[in-house]
Amino acid sequence: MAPPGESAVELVELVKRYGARTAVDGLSLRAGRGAVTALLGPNGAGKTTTIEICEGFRRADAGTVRVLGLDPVSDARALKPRVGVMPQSGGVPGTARAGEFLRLIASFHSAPLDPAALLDRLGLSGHARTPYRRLSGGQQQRLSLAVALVGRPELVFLDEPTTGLDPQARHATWELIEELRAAGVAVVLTTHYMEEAERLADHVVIVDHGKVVAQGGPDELAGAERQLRFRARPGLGLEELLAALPVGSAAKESPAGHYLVEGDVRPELLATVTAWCASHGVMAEELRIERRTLEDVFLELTGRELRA
Ligand SMILES: Nc1ncnc2c1ncn2[C@@H]1O[C@H](COP(=O)(O)OP(=O)(O)OP(=O)(O)O)[C@@H](O)[C@H]1O
Repeated sequence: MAPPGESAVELVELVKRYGARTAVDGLSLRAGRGAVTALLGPNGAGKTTTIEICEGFRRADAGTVRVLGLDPVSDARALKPRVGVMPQSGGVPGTARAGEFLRLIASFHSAPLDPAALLDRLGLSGHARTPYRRLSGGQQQRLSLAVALVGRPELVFLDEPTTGLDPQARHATWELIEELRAAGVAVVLTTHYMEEAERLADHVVIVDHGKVVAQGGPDELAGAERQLRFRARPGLGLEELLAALPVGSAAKESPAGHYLVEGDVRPELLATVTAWCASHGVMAEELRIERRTLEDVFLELTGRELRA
């Protein structure tokens, strides 16, 4: 499904190689204004490379890139004041004091946000005089986010904005991102937190091996399928349970004592499972019917093996 809104970013058949390695392999996507687009993918899938091409930090080997209708390399000067960038790490000199640096970046923009208010919003007021390298990892992340936002950009690229943040800072970041969307800003972010994508994203793009393997709204990707889960003593005879269920159902125990039944989850199936449990003296605890999550879909599409 196409993402909502007018395009802020359009990539068509993007290719990027590092020597013999193809990091981005014919990737096409669109990110809308006033929408949050989340790029998901295993380590090394090509997300950062794609974002860095959009930011004009790298050149694509093939394909087309339009950012706010412009070319990120040849139109870099025109784009700079309109686009906010939060890199995966760094972006701020180690000796720069948080408050001074944010005021300096604000001074490059015609109608910036108030740097002091932004620092306060991100819980950094008490660290305004602290050099960047002395900030904790999470505080450095928050300052990078402030730097990306202080110029009131039309489009922001946030590479793993909440990695390593404590729950308070993560929630504060989510609220800021939601406000940006409401103000019509296009937000393109990467994340490894599926619940973050589920909560924030209007459009999710799952990337693997440099290609888009699925895209759509989070609910749309998760689909309408339901699954039934319960806990009980380990080692139940699942073949026997399966025989009682409609053809096409699946049942598995993973990990021990945690049961999952998939298939056409209707009232009849629920009744069959509970009747089977009753006839076997099994107390099905925490029995619940759930939709598949984005994490289920992600693992199905990209597999469970670790990435190099
Ligand atoms: N400067 C570089 N030189 C050579 N190879 C690179 C370079 N940058 C990235 N790569 C390789 O390109 C591939 C894609 O990397 P990229 O950083 O875009 O992935 P990613 O999806 O952002 O991963 P992660 O989730 O770990 O941040 C990886 O195999 C990586 O090793």
